[in-house]
Amino acid sequence: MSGARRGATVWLTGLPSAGKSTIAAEVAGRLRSRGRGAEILDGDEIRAFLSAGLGFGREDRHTNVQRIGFVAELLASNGVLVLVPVIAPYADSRDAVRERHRQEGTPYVEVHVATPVEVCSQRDVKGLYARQAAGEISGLTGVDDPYEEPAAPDLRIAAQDCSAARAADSVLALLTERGLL
Ligand SMILES: Nc1ncnc2c1ncn2[C@@H]1O[C@H](COP(=O)(O)OS(=O)(=O)O)[C@@H](OP(=O)(O)O)[C@H]1O
Ligand SMILES: Nc1ncnc2c1ncn2[C@@H]1O[C@H](COP(=O)(O)OP(=O)(O)O)[C@@H](O)[C@H]1O
Repeated sequence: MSGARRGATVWLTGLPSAGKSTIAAEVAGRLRSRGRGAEILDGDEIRAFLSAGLGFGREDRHTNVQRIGFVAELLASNGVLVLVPVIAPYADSRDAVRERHRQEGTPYVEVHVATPVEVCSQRDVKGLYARQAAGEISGLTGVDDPYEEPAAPDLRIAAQDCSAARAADSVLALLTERGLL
């Protein structure tokens, strides 16, 4: 093990029910069991506190993502490995977060959890796809609201074809390769 540990932000972007939170929890659990702390900035928790009152329109989603990016960079620049399972549907929002990290010299890794919408809507962990189909909600990412797929993520996981454990393996392998663990 080397001296001072480098922090990093690992942003897991993807559709609702893609597997972002599950993979983040799996990665964090493995890191903790190795004695390497990790923090998860959970989207729902952030929306209950830091981003309370924000909705799901383009501007509010952008604001939400910038706030999370700000906190993640702050933690990562102080040695924390930060996992961010947040949809972040707009490329320019994600690019702004990456740029903030670049300016500060803080490592940033973008992981696209690329589960197709057909699989996500079958999983429907929170019942949102069913509610959208029933006309109870609108503006659901990937259905009747945009999701701009990352053109060049650091890692793309086809999370419909593998277990969460295998998906976590690929994240950990990338972090090791980048010298972040
Ligand atoms: N209209 C609509 N579109 C997308 N998601 C919705 C919506 N309404 C509520 N939710 C739930 O809120 C979670 C998304 O919050 P995020 O902060 O990750 O989204 S964003 O980055 O600001 O777009 C998201 O969590 P995950 O399912 O874990 O991705 C949803 O459960
Ligand atoms: N390879 C995989 N990676 C992550 N989750 C998976 C995978 N395969 C199946 N799942 C399941 O898919 C669901 C994903 O839910 P969740 O992680 O809450 O999604 P999100 O945070 O993207 O909304 C969970 O029930 C999880 O067990």
